Amino acid sequence: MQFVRNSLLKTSTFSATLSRTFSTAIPEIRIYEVGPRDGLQNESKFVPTEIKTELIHKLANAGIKDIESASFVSPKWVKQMSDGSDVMKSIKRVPGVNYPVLIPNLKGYEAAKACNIEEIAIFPAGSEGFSQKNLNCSVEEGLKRFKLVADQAVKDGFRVRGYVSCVVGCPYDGPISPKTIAKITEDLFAMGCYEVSLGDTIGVGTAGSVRKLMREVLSVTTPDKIALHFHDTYGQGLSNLLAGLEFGIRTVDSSISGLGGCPYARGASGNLATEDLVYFLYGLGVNTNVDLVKLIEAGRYISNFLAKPTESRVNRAIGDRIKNHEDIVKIAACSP
Ligand SMILES: CC(C)(COP(=O)([O-])OP(=O)([O-])OC[C@H]1O[C@@H](n2cnc3c(N)ncnc32)[C@H](O)[C@@H]1OP(=O)([O-])[O-])[C@@H](O)C(=O)NCCC(=O)NCCSC(=O)C[C@@](C)(O)CC(=O)[O-]
Repeated sequence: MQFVRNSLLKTSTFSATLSRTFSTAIPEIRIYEVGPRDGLQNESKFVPTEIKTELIHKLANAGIKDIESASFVSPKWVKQMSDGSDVMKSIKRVPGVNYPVLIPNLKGYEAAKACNIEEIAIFPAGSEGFSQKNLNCSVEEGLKRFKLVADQAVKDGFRVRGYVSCVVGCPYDGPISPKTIAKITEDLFAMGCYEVSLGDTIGVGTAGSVRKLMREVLSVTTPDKIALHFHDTYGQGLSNLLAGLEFGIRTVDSSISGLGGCPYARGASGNLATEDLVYFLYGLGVNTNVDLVKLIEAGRYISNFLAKPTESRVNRAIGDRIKNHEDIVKIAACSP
């Protein structure tokens, strides 16, 4: 990787800016994969447990270290995720890989606890409209419920991650104030979350709105505790991410093949595709330790099963042409 870093640092003003921002060495970025959960929850055709499990295995085999694998929400609300227990019990765990699950309430928490979990994620909304549609309660009531879950999980020794959804805009309430999001972020840290992921659930954010959000949120916490979760509805995922990286954010959520969307967020499309993210990071000389060829294969596996084209531009562009990971890295970095 050193030759990639060197050539980038010499030739690119863009990288020079990032290098200044990162001050010393270009750091690693933590990729938090949400495909098996956020990606699949929106699929209308039920995906069998063994396909979900195999996808998780392929992602781990590609080098992804954080894979959100299931949710324990009400099956009356999201039937696709109703086999969360079976998924968690079927995974052949790879040492060093984290398999968090999404939890809406104590009932879901108790079910997840029986499945050898280490980390849970709770997910209050940043807007009243979305909270009502997604959780059937107000933002305040949602925070109270999630506090009960977080208190118990912390007591039981699990890591707790927080999400805030609709951090830029809500499909029901319109634009959301960054101050509101900063306040909910603070609430989540007060509950014991080790990290808060800011979700642009309907993908309306731009580099400009992300900068405003970062300024506000980073007045209540530090960049190492924030993750960014962009849906790519308006094609702004990577530029939004770059805006976040400039503020020192080092954890990024993405979804294999660009799958995703929330059944309760009108107009939400898939997340930033993991293949596109990894290619982008290699282009910046940022080490991800992810094998892009294996990742592309994982994306094709799930797209083929769903019988739909991949949403990842990189997956589409590279396809079967290139079999060697280092060759893709060279293309990303424009090196001979
Ligand atoms: C929160 C509730 C449960 C409230 O839903 P409710 O209907 O108000 O809850 P309830 O307590 O009245 O329960 C209704 C029924 O569901 C059962 N139930 C209740 N809870 C559970 C559970 N955990 N596991 C299994 N069953 C459960 C409960 O037992 C009952 O069954 P019945 O008595 O009628 O037979 C519901 O609204 C819900 O499940 N919402 C989740 C919706 C969801 O999964 N959305 C997608 C994830 S969020 C997202 O994608 C955004 C994010 C995080 O990715 C960030 C971003 O993209 O920006």
